[in-house]
Amino acid sequence: MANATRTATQETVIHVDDVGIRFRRNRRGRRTFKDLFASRNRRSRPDEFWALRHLSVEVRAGEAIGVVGRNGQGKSTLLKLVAGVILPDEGSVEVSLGVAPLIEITGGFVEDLSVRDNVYLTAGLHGMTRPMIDARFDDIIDFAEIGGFLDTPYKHLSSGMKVRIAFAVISRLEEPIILVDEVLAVGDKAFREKCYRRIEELLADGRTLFFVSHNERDLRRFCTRGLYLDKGRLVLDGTIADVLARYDEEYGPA
Ligand SMILES: Nc1ncnc2c1ncn2[C@@H]1O[C@H](COP(=O)(O)OP(=O)(O)OP(=O)(O)O)[C@@H](O)[C@H]1O
Repeated sequence: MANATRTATQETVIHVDDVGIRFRRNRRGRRTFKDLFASRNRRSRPDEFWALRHLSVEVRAGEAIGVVGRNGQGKSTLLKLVAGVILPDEGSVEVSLGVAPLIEITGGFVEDLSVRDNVYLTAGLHGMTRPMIDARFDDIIDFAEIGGFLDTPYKHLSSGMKVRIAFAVISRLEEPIILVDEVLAVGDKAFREKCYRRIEELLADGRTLFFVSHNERDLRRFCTRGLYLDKGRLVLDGTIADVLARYDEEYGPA
């Protein structure tokens, strides 16, 4: 309740306005020369589809939002739009504060660089100075528990190790908005619990969270608000309890 009172007075930090994003099913489905001269409607190719359409959401600072839906319904795509990794084909996305995204296992890390160089690169790209990173470096590595692999190329880490270091860095950034996709599921149980405690600390610190998960318990643990996506549409924007109830009703428990 205290959280709801707090967020009600906070400024809006993410505006998603009537957004649509279109993908191609077939990468090789190129346009033909004839298509270029076809009418505008004809130009919508048969192998294209809307991964998201007519989606509008406003998010206030400090909200913790769980994104729910079956596989392939646009959850990760929504996070990528907020992260600015992809741009919408229709509508607009405005994000007024910095974003720390953990939306792919690699966390945006560079495969051929060492773990150490990746930590400096990623934190640097998010505005941290070298002395700031130096001060947090040991903490980041301790959290990830991969001290023996500092000079190993990132590509040689196991999937779980990649997620450990990516989360350790992303969660140490000072960006006010945090995006966490299902990647944490790759980590082992003990590490996941450690990550979840860190997420709770970040929320207590007033950060804004977008959390994609298929785990109902995790969604209830962090999120107050839910977005239910189905067939690329926002079917319900409500409390996490209402969203999960609707999802359960339609497709069984998350
Ligand atoms: N870069 C891309 N090019 C083509 N199609 C894409 C691209 N990214 C996503 N898609 C498609 O868009 C749809 C939505 O994908 P998205 O990853 O957002 O789903 P999701 O709800 O996160 O699914 P999951 O629960 O399986 O992670 C899917 O049909 C997917 O195949």
